[in-house]
Amino acid sequence: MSIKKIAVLGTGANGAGIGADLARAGVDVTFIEQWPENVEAIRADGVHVKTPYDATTTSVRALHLCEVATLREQFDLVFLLVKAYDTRWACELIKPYVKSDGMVVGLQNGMTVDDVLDVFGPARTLGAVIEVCAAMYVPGLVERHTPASESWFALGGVTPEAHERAPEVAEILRHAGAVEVVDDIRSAKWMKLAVNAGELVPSAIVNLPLLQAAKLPGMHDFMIRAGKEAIRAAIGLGHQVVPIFGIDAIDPEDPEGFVDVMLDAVYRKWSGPETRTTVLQDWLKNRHCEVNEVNGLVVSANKTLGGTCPVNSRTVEIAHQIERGELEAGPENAVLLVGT
Ligand SMILES: NC(=O)C1=CN([C@@H]2O[C@H](COP(=O)(O)OP(=O)(O)OC[C@H]3O[C@@H](n4cnc5c(N)ncnc54)[C@H](OP(=O)(O)O)[C@@H]3O)[C@@H](O)[C@H]2O)C=CC1
Ligand SMILES: CC(C)(CO)C(=O)C(=O)O
Repeated sequence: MSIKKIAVLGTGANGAGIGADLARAGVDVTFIEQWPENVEAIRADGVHVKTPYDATTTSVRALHLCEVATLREQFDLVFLLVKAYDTRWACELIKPYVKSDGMVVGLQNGMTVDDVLDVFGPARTLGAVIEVCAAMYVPGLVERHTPASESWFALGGVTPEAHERAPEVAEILRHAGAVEVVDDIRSAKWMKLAVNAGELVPSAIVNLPLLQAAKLPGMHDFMIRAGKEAIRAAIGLGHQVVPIFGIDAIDPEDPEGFVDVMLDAVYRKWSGPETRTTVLQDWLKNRHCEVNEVNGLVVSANKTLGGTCPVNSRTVEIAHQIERGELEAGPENAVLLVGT
């Protein structure tokens, strides 16, 4: 195994939970994080991870972003778990501290594989699909609804050279969940984007845990329509409808129907009664969310393809109104969405 030193850049809900799994397995892992109180809490007390089954505390080395310039070593592998919109600058920040043959993996929603690739080149980039359900509301404390035994990842390179490195990275990531190495990571990421298009922002717009949001009149159908618009965009861009979450249930006569299967799996396996999506967590912390990198990507793909996607367009519009402070997130917004 040539991978020895690992950095997790972005140690919020998922970064801290995954990083703690690696540290507990004896991997040499360094956390790098921009939330100052989070770094301080981890330094003082370790990372606390609460799952439905247990609670652990793990000591890890944690650095503030401003301390990156003090690093004297270089990393063999970087897992990026900043929000998708922070990917590009985070890659530039860490680039001098990654070995010339080191790999960088965006364990994120959205098509961040292309941002990483722009900075590190195709040979050093792996794309990933991440399905881990977690939240961090308090610095240093991860509420991980799906522990490693219930978490799932896909990994893949976009060139044969990078793809060859995927099994080695997968071996490390398996400390945090099941990992599949897949041949067409861009298509796999578009499948995740399709399910994200339905669940993440719409449930945040109504300010409810995902399972409660889906029960509002018309909302489940709206989520499915959002996902189907994304699948059509993916196909239009030349991607394939491929299995994710370890579920191979694609009907060649009805590829868009895979959205129903994926959303059902998220409801059953990756959401608890209190699960607020990563987008709602951002809004609850007064932070910007990944709407442009998820629904916005469907909208821009449709623009390129000359089609329309009213459901995703409406989602982006309402999310922007909320982020500008013109509208408050709340269940009453369901009518604004489903009336589309
Ligand atoms: N949480 C979940 O259940 C799931 C999340 N994902 C994806 O995983 C990726 C990481 O998401 P997740 O771990 O949820 O994100 P978090 O917001 O919990 O953490 C990501 C980063 O957000 C920043 N951050 C978070 N809270 C604060 C705060 N209060 N003050 C300052 N900075 C803060 C930090 O840096 P920075 O701002 O630089 O990003 C942190 O490193 C995303 O792409 C997400 O879509 C995928 C599946 C499920
Ligand atoms: C698992 C879930 C619903 C948790 O927030 C999520 O954010 C995702 O599917 O990307």
